[in-house]
Amino acid sequence: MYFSNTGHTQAIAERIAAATGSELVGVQAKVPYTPADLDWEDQTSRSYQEMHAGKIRPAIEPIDPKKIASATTVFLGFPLWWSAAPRTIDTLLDNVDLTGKDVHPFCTSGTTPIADAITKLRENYPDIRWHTGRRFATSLTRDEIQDWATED
Ligand SMILES: Cc1cc2nc3c(=O)[nH]c(=O)nc-3n(C[C@H](O)[C@H](O)[C@H](O)COP(=O)(O)O)c2cc1C
Repeated sequence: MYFSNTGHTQAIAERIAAATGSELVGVQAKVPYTPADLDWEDQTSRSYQEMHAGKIRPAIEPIDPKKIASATTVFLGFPLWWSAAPRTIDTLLDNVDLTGKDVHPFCTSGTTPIADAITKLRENYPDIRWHTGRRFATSLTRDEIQDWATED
């Protein structure tokens, strides 16, 4: 499962799905993010406002619960926004029950590592069996994916 606006995380998610034989499920915001929404230098932009306010949960398109119910392992991908998972991921985790499932978080980012984002996800969603996450470069190979997907 992945959230992606400019295609980086989607490209990695597609490779993870192919390497692990997983179904690909995209998380779509009900109101898509425009380039202006994604301007991190503009403190009035939608992304800035969402990430710097309190408990904001942007609406997402519904996800068929049947797609998730039978899964025991979920690879959950997102871009880092201000070192964190975007709020759409919180909306997803509030609406789709991943309790007891093995969830492998992954991200893409300019430079920031994933650690702080995972710390927050673990704090906010303690019933999920979080595995070691990973930040991926877009040059990722199939062997690297398979090593990560099976290592813990
Ligand atoms: C609003 C916003 C905030 C971002 N914040 C960070 C950040 O804190 N650290 C970082 O390394 N990259 C940051 N980036 C870069 C994205 O994480 C990076 O471009 C990512 O690969 C985008 O993924 P996508 O193409 O799947 O949407 C930010 C990008 C946006 C749009």
